[in-house]
Amino acid sequence: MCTHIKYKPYPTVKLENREWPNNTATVAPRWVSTDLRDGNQALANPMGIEQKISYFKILVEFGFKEIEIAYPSASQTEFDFCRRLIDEDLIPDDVTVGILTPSIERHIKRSFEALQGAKHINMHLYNPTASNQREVVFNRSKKEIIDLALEGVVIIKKEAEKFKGDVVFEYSPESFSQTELEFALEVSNEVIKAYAPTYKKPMILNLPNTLEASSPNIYADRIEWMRKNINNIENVTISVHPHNDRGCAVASAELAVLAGAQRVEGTILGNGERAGNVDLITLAFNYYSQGIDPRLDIKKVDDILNRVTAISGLSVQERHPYVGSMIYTAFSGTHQDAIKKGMHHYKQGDKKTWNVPYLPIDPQDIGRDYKNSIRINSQSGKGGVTYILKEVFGIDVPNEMQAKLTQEVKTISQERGKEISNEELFDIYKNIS
Ligand SMILES: CC(=O)SCCNC(=O)CCNC(=O)[C@H](O)C(C)(C)COP(=O)(O)OP(=O)(O)OC[C@H]1O[C@@H](n2cnc3c(N)ncnc32)[C@H](O)[C@@H]1OP(=O)(O)O
Ligand SMILES: CC(C)C(=O)C(=O)O
Repeated sequence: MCTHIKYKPYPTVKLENREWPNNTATVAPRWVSTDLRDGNQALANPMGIEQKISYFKILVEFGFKEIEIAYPSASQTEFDFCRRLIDEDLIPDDVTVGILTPSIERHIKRSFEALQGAKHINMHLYNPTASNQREVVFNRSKKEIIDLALEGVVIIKKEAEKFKGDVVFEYSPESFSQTELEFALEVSNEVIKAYAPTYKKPMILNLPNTLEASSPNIYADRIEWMRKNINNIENVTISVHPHNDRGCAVASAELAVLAGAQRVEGTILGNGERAGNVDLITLAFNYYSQGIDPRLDIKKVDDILNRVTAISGLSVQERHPYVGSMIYTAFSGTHQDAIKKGMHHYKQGDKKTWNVPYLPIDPQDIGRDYKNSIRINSQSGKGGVTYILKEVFGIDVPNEMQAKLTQEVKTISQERGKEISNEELFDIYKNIS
């Protein structure tokens, strides 16, 4: 049964003088949390107002400066939540709150109403542009799809003039990932022409990987191609909104940044529709582990995640990069031996550069200790066994005893089919010494 033949390969991009593979990241992009919109719309039981307020406070504490708070025209809860944040003065002056709106007049007006009184807002207009959306969902021609976007721009410009606070305009050709590049460019350039961004009034062009269907290198090609072809680029910030349908959202985001994206929209732990949005925790740590300021208070990450998961009901998978409970733990002997030697070397040195094998970052950076970096079972060797006895109990196991002790530990663990706790290890050592 050849069911794969109903799928078509993703088109590649003819990109002359491709630049992004030669670029290197030196700063982290601007982060935008869409937890309260994308993340919320993916929960079976969307958050209520009190939960959203707590979540918003956590995002602020973690260091987000741009937070998409709602789709306020979609429900009374979303609208009332916006009002609570503003009426109760819960938005710090250096935080911009954003909303998402379709290109429908009543929705745009309602969205402005939801944000009246806020100091800095981001009005995010979207309309789908891919052929399956144009032809099947909207039944409109390309010209009519452009007109739909432009109708939204005109209304937003008018409403923005009356608005008391700062308004940043963001446009997403939604389903950009399935849109022919030439058409995505045409829509985007029409929107840019209509909004006419300037140095003082810049705009954001967000190019979402709405349904991730290509490998990250192709997404990067598409971003670089758009960056090189859009008009008035000096006054347009390129943003990306990667989804994770192929499990590559983090890679897509990083390569898109190399290709010129300055801003990344995503969620904590990648919550979002289907396989989720890009996980901003992993992304931030990826920059951090390259010596780049992650622009989020990552020292607090465990506390932040405890509070976030209590609200969303999601959990942190134990192998989640950087923050899972098993990330700084090795069971296998040769890894343990290398960690033991690497830790010794690190402690003896100036401690300025982290270079311990198998540990992606120093666990202490996020408040974890070294005790769990080695755990003992039948896969462990003498390096791990002697490390625990030394670190936890201060015991230097004599060389001549190490092989026998390790063999005993392996046998017991094998027979029980279980890990050996530190206390059990101590008892085994006592029994044979
Ligand atoms: C990729 C993303 O995450 S985009 C964000 C998606 N988020 C949401 O949809 C959450 C909030 N949405 C809602 O509460 C509702 O869908 C509403 C209030 C926006 C609209 O509700 P309804 O009027 O009941 O329509 P419905 O939900 O079926 O949406 C489809 C209609 O919206 C239109 N539409 C969809 N997107 C847009 C858009 N960006 N601009 C203009 N019209 C749009 C469709 O063409 C369709 O119109 P039709 O009824 O004339 O065929
Ligand atoms: C509205 C856009 C940015 C979106 O959420 C998506 O394309 O996934």
